[in-house]
Amino acid sequence: MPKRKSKVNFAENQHFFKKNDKRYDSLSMINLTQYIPGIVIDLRYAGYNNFMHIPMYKQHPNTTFLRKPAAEALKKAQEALNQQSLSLVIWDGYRPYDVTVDFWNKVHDERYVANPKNGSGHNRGIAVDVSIINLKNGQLLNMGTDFDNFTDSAHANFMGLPDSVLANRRLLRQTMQAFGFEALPTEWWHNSWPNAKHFPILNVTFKQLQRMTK
Ligand SMILES: C[C@@H](N)C(=O)N[C@H](C)C(=O)O
Ligand SMILES: [Zn+2]
Repeated sequence: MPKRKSKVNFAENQHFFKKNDKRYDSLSMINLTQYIPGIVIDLRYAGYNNFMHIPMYKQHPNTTFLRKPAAEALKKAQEALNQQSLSLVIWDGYRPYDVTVDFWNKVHDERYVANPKNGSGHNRGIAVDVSIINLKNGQLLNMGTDFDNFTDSAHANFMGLPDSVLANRRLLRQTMQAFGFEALPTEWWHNSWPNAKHFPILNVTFKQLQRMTK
C-alpha cells in the first residue's frame, strides 16, 4: 500500500478479493480487458499524454478495473455500440486515491478534479472516462475537445459546437445512461455508477489489484 498523502476517513477494505463470499460480490474489481472483448483501452495516466504530463500510474498498466456492477453495465454499453461498428475507448477507470491527491494539488477545482476530502468515483472503482471510436476507420468520434480539457467547452450544456459533435456527445451520454451510468455535467467523458458510498475508496496499486483479482 503506498503511503497516503492526505487524511481521509477511509473505509478500509480488501473485500473485493473475497470472491466466494456473496455479500462482497458487488465489490469485486473486474479487469476490463479480460471481461469486455475488444474494448479499446488507452490509459492516459499510464503515459505522458495527460494534464500532469508525467505517468501517474508508475507501473504503466495496460488495463484497468471497475467494480462488478459498473463493469457489467459497461459491457452492455460496449455491445450496443458494437452493433453500430463503434467501440468504447477507456481513458481511465480505477484510480488510486493518492493520484487524486496529486491531481488536486495541481487543479484545485471541484468541477474538474475530485476533492480528496470526498475521494473520487475513480478511487471507488465506479467511474470511467470514456469516448467512442469508429471501428471501420479506427478514428475517435469528434467530441469537440480532448480528454481533461477543463473548460466550459467540455460541459454537457455547451452548445457552441457543430451539430455532428453534439450528436456524438449525445450518443455517448445516452448509451452510458441507458445502462445506468450518470454523466458529470462538466466533463463529457466522465461517467459514474450511482450510490458511490456503497463502494469504499481504495488506494491499492495496479500490481496489487492484478494479484488480488487473479
Ligand atoms: C481528472 C478527471 N479525469 C476526472 O476524473 N475528474 C473527476 C471529477 C474526478 O476526479 O473524479
Ligand atoms: Zn473521470
